[in-house]
This record gives sequence, C-alpha cells and structure tokens, in this order.
Amino acid sequence: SSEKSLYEQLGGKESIRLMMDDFVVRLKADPRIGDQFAATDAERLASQLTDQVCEATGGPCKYVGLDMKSAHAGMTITKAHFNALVEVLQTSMNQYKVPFDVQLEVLSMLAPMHRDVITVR
Ligand code: HEM
Repeated sequence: SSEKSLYEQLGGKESIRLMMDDFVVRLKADPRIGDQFAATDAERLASQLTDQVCEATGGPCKYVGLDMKSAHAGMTITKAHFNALVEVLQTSMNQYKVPFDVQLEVLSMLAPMHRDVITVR
C-alpha cells in the first residue's frame, strides 16, 4: 500500500475540486437522478463535496455542511438513486484518471453513508 494519503493520491484540493465540478454537472444531466439536483446551486454543492472529500481523505480541509442524514432528510432517495450517484462519481473519477485502486478506496469510504442517505427502503 502507498505511503501517500488518499488526499495526495487524488492530487490535492485543486484536483478534487475539478473532479467535483465535473461530478455535479454530470449529476444534473443524469436521467436517473438529475431532477433531484435541478434546483441545486452547482458551485455550492461542488464546494461542499470538495471539503467533505478533502477532509475525509486526510486533506487540510474542514467540511462545515450538514451531516449526511440531515442533508438528505425529506428527499426521496432509493438504493437505485444511490447506486446511480456512485456510477456518476466513477465516471468523473475515470475522466480525471484516478487510478482504479484509489477509486475503490474512495468508494469504500462513501459506501457506509448509504445508511444516512437512502431514505426509501
Ligand atoms: C455517498 C453518497 C452521497 C454523499 C457523500 C452526498 C453528499 C452531499 C453533501 C455534502 C451535500 C451538501 C450538504 C450541505 O450543503 O450542507 C449534499 C446535498 C444534497 N444531496 Fe447528497 N450525497 C450523497 C448521495 C446523494 C444521493 C443518492 C442523492 C439523490 C439522488 C443526493 C441528493 C442531494 C441533494 C438534492 C442535495 C441538496 C443540494 C442543494 O443544496 O440543492 N445525494 N449531498
């Protein structure tokens, strides 16, 4: 395994931000979940996601947004929606040439959040 933090393997904050910008554009355009992001301020969500990923991967950031349960409460989010979002994230990570092993580490970090994000079971 690498000595580098996951944050460093993602290329640092600027790289994460570029990827999150791409991710939010793709989320809005996705036929499965795009409607749920229709009213979302893309710039703000990308910024929140960047801080969240940066902090969670060991970077020098502090995510100050809502916890995942509060952020998604009141939305209709199914397992299929969650899986669709993960697929879109994989597309963005491929676009930015994130190595597959690093992608798997990011995904395994996000996977447990399904408990707080999925509202319809
Ligand atoms: C691991 C999966 C997910 C993570 C890490 C995540 C993360 C986040 C974060 C950080 C925010 C911003 C909270 C804030 O502004 O304080 C947010 C908001 C939101 N999320 Fe998620 N999310 C996930 C899954 C989903 C899914 C599956 C959907 C629906 C398909 C979804 C829909 C939304 C929407 C609509 C917002 C509100 C954006 C706005 O302010 O307009 N999220 N999410």
